Amino acid sequence: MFFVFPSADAIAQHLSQHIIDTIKRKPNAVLGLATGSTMLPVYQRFAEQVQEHALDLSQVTTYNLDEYVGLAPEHPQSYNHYMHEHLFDKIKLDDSQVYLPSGHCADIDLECKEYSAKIQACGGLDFQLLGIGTNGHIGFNEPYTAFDSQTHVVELSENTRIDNGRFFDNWAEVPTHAITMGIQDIMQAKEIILVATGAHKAEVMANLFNSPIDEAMPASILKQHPRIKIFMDQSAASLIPDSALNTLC
Ligand SMILES: N[C@@H]1[C@@H](O)[C@H](O)[C@@H](COP(=O)(O)O)O[C@@H]1O
Repeated sequence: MFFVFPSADAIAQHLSQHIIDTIKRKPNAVLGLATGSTMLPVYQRFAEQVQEHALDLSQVTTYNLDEYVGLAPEHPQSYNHYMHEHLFDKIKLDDSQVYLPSGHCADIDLECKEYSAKIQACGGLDFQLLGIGTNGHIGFNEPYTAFDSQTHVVELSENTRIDNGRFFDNWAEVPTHAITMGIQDIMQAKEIILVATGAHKAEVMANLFNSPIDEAMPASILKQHPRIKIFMDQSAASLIPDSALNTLC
């Protein structure tokens, strides 16, 4: 379940190839996508490979995990903006193929209900890409989120606001709430890969490794998934015993 790679670039290379193989096997694949700085090298490599191989993405659909509440899609720190800048525009995915939950709509409760329903209506996620917060959150499912949750609005923890605040000009601008796929939505994906890179993720990865399945550590539920892989670079894996680490390259 736990895999260590020589570098973040090696993870990006492997993961990008894995996503390409998934699409070649199933051209109408439904992909669950994540944001955060961890994903930047992954999306960069994937976009390069799509271009190199002229991969046909016309039947692919994507669903993002989460979005800040209160930020318009064109706000430079919205996840909608991030996805267009770092992936969708580069690989020319049409707006009709990509879904993000909206944190900027008239009826957010309805948006929550419809987002989970839409994922199920299209047959569920074939693959879900995940990062992890330093408190163990996945998507924006903060500690003590119910494991059977579907898309919902969350109040962000102070820890998460501090972690993500680096992208905003000042503290007052850091959103207090977000809309996120629930843990049940994530767990229903047919395959999941979680990625963690950098020394600042070493502690949470050791906590995840040692944690029982417990809502205090949201990512711990992934240990129950039949097809979960956790990819780390050497820094993120540094507090996990070598004997528990597998390699793929
Ligand atoms: N909601 C996102 C998560 O989906 C992401 O996994 C996490 C880690 O981000 P980073 O990759 O920048 O460490 O950040 C945000 O909180």
